Amino acid sequence: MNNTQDPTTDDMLIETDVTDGMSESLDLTDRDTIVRSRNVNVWYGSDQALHDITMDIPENSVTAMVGPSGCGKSTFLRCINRMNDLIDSARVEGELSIRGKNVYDDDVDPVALRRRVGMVFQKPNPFPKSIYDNVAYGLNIQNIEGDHDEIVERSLKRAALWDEVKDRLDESGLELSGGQQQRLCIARAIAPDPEVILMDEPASALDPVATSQIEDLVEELAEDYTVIIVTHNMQQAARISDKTAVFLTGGELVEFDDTQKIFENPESQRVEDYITGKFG
Ligand SMILES: Nc1ncnc2c1ncn2[C@@H]1O[C@H](COP(=O)(O)OP(=O)(O)OP(=O)(O)O)[C@@H](O)[C@H]1O
Repeated sequence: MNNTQDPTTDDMLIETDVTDGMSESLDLTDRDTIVRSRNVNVWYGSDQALHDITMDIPENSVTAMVGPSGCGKSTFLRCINRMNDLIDSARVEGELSIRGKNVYDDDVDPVALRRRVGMVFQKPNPFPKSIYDNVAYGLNIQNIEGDHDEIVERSLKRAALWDEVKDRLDESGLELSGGQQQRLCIARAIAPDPEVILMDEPASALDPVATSQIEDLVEELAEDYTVIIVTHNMQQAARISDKTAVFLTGGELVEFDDTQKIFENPESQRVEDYITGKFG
Protein backbone atom coordinates (compact mmCIF):
# COMPACT_ATOMS: atom_id res chain seq x y z
CA MET A 1 0.00 0.00 0.00
CA ASN A 2 1.45 3.32 -0.85
CA ASN A 3 -0.67 5.55 1.36
CA THR A 4 0.69 4.22 4.61
CA GLN A 5 2.99 5.99 7.00
CA ASP A 6 6.69 5.58 6.88
CA PRO A 7 7.35 3.24 9.82
CA THR A 8 10.66 4.86 10.53
CA THR A 9 8.83 7.97 11.74
CA ASP A 10 5.72 7.98 13.93
CA ASP A 11 5.21 4.34 14.69
CA MET A 12 8.78 3.46 15.41
CA LEU A 13 9.09 4.84 18.91
CA ILE A 14 12.81 5.00 19.24
CA GLU A 15 12.89 5.72 22.95
CA THR A 16 10.05 3.41 23.89
CA ASP A 17 10.55 -0.15 24.95
CA VAL A 18 8.35 -1.94 22.46
CA THR A 19 8.22 -4.98 24.70
CA ASP A 20 6.08 -3.07 27.22
CA GLY A 21 2.77 -4.89 27.50
CA MET A 22 3.95 -7.74 25.31
CA SER A 23 1.43 -10.54 25.25
CA GLU A 24 2.21 -13.75 27.07
CA SER A 25 4.07 -15.92 24.64
CA LEU A 26 2.22 -19.04 23.57
CA ASP A 27 4.08 -22.28 23.52
CA LEU A 28 3.84 -22.94 19.81
CA THR A 29 6.17 -25.91 19.66
CA ASP A 30 3.35 -28.46 19.55
CA ARG A 31 1.21 -26.58 17.04
CA ASP A 32 0.93 -27.87 13.50
CA THR A 33 2.14 -25.74 10.64
CA ILE A 34 -0.81 -24.45 8.65
CA VAL A 35 0.90 -22.17 6.14
CA ARG A 36 4.22 -23.37 4.78
CA SER A 37 6.29 -21.19 2.48
CA ARG A 38 9.37 -22.52 0.69
CA ASN A 39 11.52 -20.32 -1.52
CA VAL A 40 8.65 -18.12 -2.60
CA ASN A 41 9.76 -15.54 -5.16
CA VAL A 42 7.47 -12.89 -6.62
CA TRP A 43 8.02 -10.58 -9.57
CA TYR A 44 5.99 -7.66 -10.88
CA GLY A 45 7.09 -7.65 -14.51
CA SER A 46 10.89 -7.80 -14.32
CA ASP A 47 11.07 -6.33 -10.79
CA GLN A 48 11.53 -8.94 -8.07
CA ALA A 49 9.46 -8.02 -4.98
CA LEU A 50 10.15 -11.11 -2.81
CA HIS A 51 13.26 -13.31 -2.59
CA ASP A 52 13.17 -16.91 -1.38
CA ILE A 53 10.66 -16.48 1.42
CA THR A 54 10.69 -19.56 3.63
CA MET A 55 8.70 -19.89 6.85
CA ASP A 56 6.28 -22.14 8.72
CA ILE A 57 3.29 -20.41 10.26
CA PRO A 58 1.68 -22.32 13.15
CA GLU A 59 -2.07 -22.77 13.38
CA ASN A 60 -4.23 -20.94 15.91
CA SER A 61 -1.75 -18.16 16.45
CA VAL A 62 -1.12 -14.57 15.40
CA THR A 63 1.81 -13.99 13.05
CA ALA A 64 2.85 -10.38 12.43
CA MET A 65 4.61 -9.23 9.28
CA VAL A 66 6.64 -6.09 9.88
CA GLY A 67 9.15 -4.08 7.89
CA PRO A 68 9.59 -0.80 6.07
CA SER A 69 7.34 0.41 3.29
CA GLY A 70 7.74 -1.49 0.04
CA CYS A 71 9.57 -4.51 1.49
CA GLY A 72 6.89 -6.91 0.26
CA LYS A 73 4.69 -7.64 3.30
CA SER A 74 1.42 -7.15 1.41
CA THR A 75 2.76 -9.03 -1.58
CA PHE A 76 3.48 -12.04 0.64
CA LEU A 77 0.05 -11.82 2.26
CA ARG A 78 -1.55 -11.79 -1.19
CA CYS A 79 0.38 -14.93 -2.17
CA ILE A 80 -1.42 -16.90 0.51
CA ASN A 81 -4.91 -16.44 -0.96
CA ARG A 82 -3.70 -15.91 -4.53
CA MET A 83 -4.89 -12.33 -4.67
CA ASN A 84 -1.75 -11.65 -6.74
CA ASP A 85 -3.48 -13.64 -9.51
CA LEU A 86 -5.57 -10.51 -10.02
CA ILE A 87 -2.46 -8.44 -10.85
CA ASP A 88 -1.50 -9.07 -14.49
CA SER A 89 2.21 -8.38 -14.05
CA ALA A 90 2.60 -10.56 -10.92
CA ARG A 91 4.38 -13.92 -11.11
CA VAL A 92 4.81 -16.27 -8.14
CA GLU A 93 7.29 -19.14 -7.91
CA GLY A 94 8.00 -21.55 -5.07
CA GLU A 95 5.84 -23.54 -2.70
CA LEU A 96 3.07 -21.96 -0.69
CA SER A 97 0.97 -24.63 0.97
CA ILE A 98 -1.92 -24.70 3.35
CA ARG A 99 -2.14 -27.89 5.36
CA GLY A 100 0.26 -29.52 2.94
CA LYS A 101 -1.50 -28.56 -0.31
CA ASN A 102 0.29 -26.11 -2.59
CA VAL A 103 -2.23 -23.35 -3.32
CA TYR A 104 -0.58 -22.83 -6.73
CA ASP A 105 -1.30 -26.38 -7.90
CA ASP A 106 -3.38 -26.48 -11.09
CA ASP A 107 -6.29 -28.19 -9.36
CA VAL A 108 -6.76 -25.44 -6.75
CA ASP A 109 -9.75 -23.17 -7.36
CA PRO A 110 -8.80 -19.66 -6.14
CA VAL A 111 -12.41 -18.91 -5.19
CA ALA A 112 -12.60 -22.02 -2.99
CA LEU A 113 -9.18 -21.12 -1.58
CA ARG A 114 -10.43 -17.67 -0.56
CA ARG A 115 -13.24 -19.32 1.36
CA ARG A 116 -10.56 -20.99 3.50
CA VAL A 117 -8.43 -17.87 3.65
CA GLY A 118 -10.41 -14.72 4.52
CA MET A 119 -9.00 -11.22 4.14
CA VAL A 120 -9.48 -7.88 5.88
CA PHE A 121 -7.99 -4.75 4.30
CA GLN A 122 -6.49 -1.55 5.62
CA LYS A 123 -9.49 0.63 4.85
CA PRO A 124 -12.83 -0.72 6.05
CA ASN A 125 -14.70 -1.64 2.85
CA PRO A 126 -18.27 -2.68 3.68
CA PHE A 127 -20.54 -3.12 0.69
CA PRO A 128 -23.37 -0.59 0.21
CA LYS A 129 -25.75 -3.16 1.65
CA SER A 130 -27.38 -3.79 5.00
CA ILE A 131 -25.31 -4.93 7.97
CA TYR A 132 -26.97 -8.34 7.68
CA ASP A 133 -26.29 -8.65 3.95
CA ASN A 134 -22.66 -7.66 4.41
CA VAL A 135 -22.08 -10.56 6.77
CA ALA A 136 -24.21 -12.99 4.74
CA TYR A 137 -22.51 -11.98 1.46
CA GLY A 138 -19.95 -14.80 1.36
CA LEU A 139 -22.53 -17.33 2.46
CA ASN A 140 -24.75 -16.41 -0.47
CA ILE A 141 -22.15 -16.21 -3.22
CA GLN A 142 -20.47 -19.41 -2.09
CA ASN A 143 -23.79 -21.22 -1.63
CA ILE A 144 -22.97 -22.09 1.96
CA GLU A 145 -25.84 -23.96 3.51
CA GLY A 146 -27.07 -23.66 7.07
CA ASP A 147 -29.08 -21.19 9.09
CA HIS A 148 -27.82 -17.86 7.78
CA ASP A 149 -29.49 -15.90 10.61
CA GLU A 150 -27.59 -17.98 13.09
CA ILE A 151 -24.28 -17.66 11.22
CA VAL A 152 -24.69 -13.87 10.88
CA GLU A 153 -25.38 -13.54 14.61
CA ARG A 154 -22.48 -15.78 15.54
CA SER A 155 -20.09 -13.93 13.22
CA LEU A 156 -21.13 -10.53 14.56
CA LYS A 157 -20.70 -11.80 18.11
CA ARG A 158 -17.28 -13.20 17.22
CA ALA A 159 -16.34 -9.80 15.77
CA ALA A 160 -17.50 -8.07 18.99
CA LEU A 161 -20.12 -6.06 17.09
CA TRP A 162 -23.39 -7.84 17.83
CA ASP A 163 -24.45 -5.75 20.83
CA GLU A 164 -23.97 -2.54 18.86
CA VAL A 165 -25.92 -3.62 15.76
CA LYS A 166 -28.40 -6.31 16.77
CA ASP A 167 -31.34 -3.87 16.58
CA ARG A 168 -30.30 -2.33 13.27
CA LEU A 169 -29.31 -5.24 11.06
CA ASP A 170 -31.30 -3.75 8.15
CA GLU A 171 -29.39 -0.47 8.20
CA SER A 172 -26.58 0.16 5.76
CA GLY A 173 -23.12 -0.99 6.77
CA LEU A 174 -21.88 2.37 5.52
CA GLU A 175 -23.69 4.13 8.39
CA LEU A 176 -21.42 2.56 10.99
CA SER A 177 -18.33 4.27 12.43
CA GLY A 178 -14.93 3.40 10.97
CA GLY A 179 -14.11 1.00 13.79
CA GLN A 180 -17.54 -0.64 13.56
CA GLN A 181 -17.15 -0.94 9.78
CA GLN A 182 -13.83 -2.73 10.25
CA ARG A 183 -15.40 -5.13 12.76
CA LEU A 184 -18.21 -5.67 10.23
CA CYS A 185 -15.58 -6.56 7.63
CA ILE A 186 -14.06 -9.00 10.10
CA ALA A 187 -17.53 -10.54 10.67
CA ARG A 188 -17.91 -10.81 6.89
CA ALA A 189 -14.51 -12.51 6.63
CA ILE A 190 -15.24 -15.07 9.33
CA ALA A 191 -18.84 -15.92 8.32
CA PRO A 192 -17.77 -18.57 5.77
CA ASP A 193 -15.65 -20.11 8.56
CA PRO A 194 -12.17 -19.77 7.07
CA GLU A 195 -9.10 -21.40 8.58
CA VAL A 196 -6.78 -18.45 7.98
CA ILE A 197 -7.54 -14.73 8.23
CA LEU A 198 -5.19 -12.31 6.48
CA MET A 199 -5.22 -8.74 7.75
CA ASP A 200 -3.40 -5.95 5.93
CA GLU A 201 -2.90 -3.15 8.47
CA PRO A 202 -6.49 -3.49 9.69
CA ALA A 203 -6.22 -0.77 12.31
CA SER A 204 -4.08 1.83 10.60
CA ALA A 205 -7.07 3.94 9.50
CA LEU A 206 -8.72 3.83 12.94
CA ASP A 207 -8.59 5.95 16.09
CA PRO A 208 -6.87 4.61 19.24
CA VAL A 209 -10.06 3.23 20.85
CA ALA A 210 -11.13 1.42 17.70
CA THR A 211 -7.55 0.21 17.23
CA SER A 212 -7.49 -1.27 20.70
CA GLN A 213 -10.80 -3.07 20.04
CA ILE A 214 -9.38 -4.57 16.84
CA GLU A 215 -6.21 -5.66 18.67
CA ASP A 216 -8.25 -7.39 21.40
CA LEU A 217 -10.33 -9.04 18.72
CA VAL A 218 -7.29 -10.31 16.80
CA GLU A 219 -5.99 -12.01 19.93
CA GLU A 220 -9.37 -13.63 20.57
CA LEU A 221 -9.74 -14.76 16.95
CA ALA A 222 -6.51 -16.73 17.22
CA GLU A 223 -8.33 -19.16 19.53
CA ASP A 224 -10.24 -20.40 16.48
CA TYR A 225 -8.33 -19.15 13.46
CA THR A 226 -4.80 -18.53 12.24
CA VAL A 227 -4.33 -14.78 11.90
CA ILE A 228 -1.58 -13.30 9.72
CA ILE A 229 -1.39 -9.55 10.10
CA VAL A 230 0.69 -6.88 8.36
CA THR A 231 1.41 -3.94 10.62
CA HIS A 232 3.69 -0.91 10.65
CA ASN A 233 3.20 -0.55 14.35
CA MET A 234 5.94 -2.26 16.33
CA GLN A 235 4.11 -2.03 19.64
CA GLN A 236 1.07 -3.59 18.04
CA ALA A 237 3.14 -6.48 16.69
CA ALA A 238 4.76 -6.97 20.11
CA ARG A 239 1.41 -6.81 21.91
CA ILE A 240 -0.71 -9.12 19.83
CA SER A 241 1.46 -11.56 17.90
CA ASP A 242 2.99 -14.89 18.79
CA LYS A 243 5.36 -14.99 15.82
CA THR A 244 6.94 -12.09 13.96
CA ALA A 245 8.39 -12.05 10.45
CA VAL A 246 10.72 -9.12 9.74
CA PHE A 247 11.00 -8.21 6.06
CA LEU A 248 13.57 -5.64 5.04
CA THR A 249 14.16 -3.56 1.95
CA GLY A 250 14.53 -5.58 -1.20
CA GLY A 251 11.89 -8.14 -0.34
CA GLU A 252 13.96 -10.31 1.95
CA LEU A 253 12.69 -12.13 5.03
CA VAL A 254 15.50 -11.38 7.45
CA GLU A 255 14.18 -13.07 10.58
CA PHE A 256 11.15 -15.11 11.60
CA ASP A 257 10.80 -16.25 15.17
CA ASP A 258 8.76 -16.04 18.35
CA THR A 259 7.72 -12.43 18.85
CA GLN A 260 9.38 -12.24 22.24
CA LYS A 261 12.68 -13.38 20.74
CA ILE A 262 12.47 -10.94 17.85
CA PHE A 263 11.81 -7.99 20.15
CA GLU A 264 14.10 -8.92 23.01
CA ASN A 265 16.99 -10.79 21.47
CA PRO A 266 16.95 -10.90 17.66
CA GLU A 267 19.66 -12.84 15.85
CA SER A 268 20.22 -10.22 13.19
CA GLN A 269 21.78 -6.81 13.80
CA ARG A 270 19.65 -5.39 10.98
CA VAL A 271 16.51 -6.56 12.75
CA GLU A 272 17.67 -5.07 16.04
CA ASP A 273 18.43 -1.78 14.29
CA TYR A 274 15.02 -1.77 12.65
CA ILE A 275 13.14 -2.60 15.82
CA THR A 276 14.95 -0.02 17.90
CA GLY A 277 14.52 2.63 15.23
CA LYS A 278 18.15 2.80 14.13
CA PHE A 279 17.06 1.63 10.75
CA GLY A 280 19.61 1.94 8.01
N1 LIG B 1 0.47 -4.10 -8.30
C1 LIG B 1 1.79 -3.87 -8.31
N2 LIG B 1 2.42 -3.66 -9.50
C2 LIG B 1 3.76 -3.43 -9.55
N3 LIG B 1 4.55 -3.37 -8.46
C3 LIG B 1 3.97 -3.57 -7.26
C4 LIG B 1 2.57 -3.83 -7.12
N4 LIG B 1 2.28 -3.98 -5.81
C5 LIG B 1 3.46 -3.83 -5.15
N5 LIG B 1 4.46 -3.59 -6.01
C6 LIG B 1 5.86 -3.36 -5.69
O1 LIG B 1 6.34 -4.48 -4.94
C7 LIG B 1 7.14 -4.07 -3.86
C8 LIG B 1 6.53 -4.58 -2.54
O2 LIG B 1 5.29 -3.90 -2.33
P1 LIG B 1 4.31 -4.28 -1.14
O3 LIG B 1 3.09 -3.43 -1.28
O4 LIG B 1 4.14 -5.75 -1.08
O5 LIG B 1 5.19 -3.82 0.11
P2 LIG B 1 4.74 -3.56 1.61
O6 LIG B 1 5.88 -3.98 2.45
O7 LIG B 1 3.42 -4.18 1.87
O8 LIG B 1 4.61 -1.97 1.62
P3 LIG B 1 3.70 -1.02 2.56
O9 LIG B 1 4.19 -1.22 3.92
O10 LIG B 1 4.00 0.35 2.02
O11 LIG B 1 2.28 -1.43 2.35
C9 LIG B 1 7.25 -2.55 -3.94
O12 LIG B 1 8.42 -2.21 -4.63
C10 LIG B 1 6.03 -2.18 -4.74
O13 LIG B 1 6.24 -0.99 -5.46
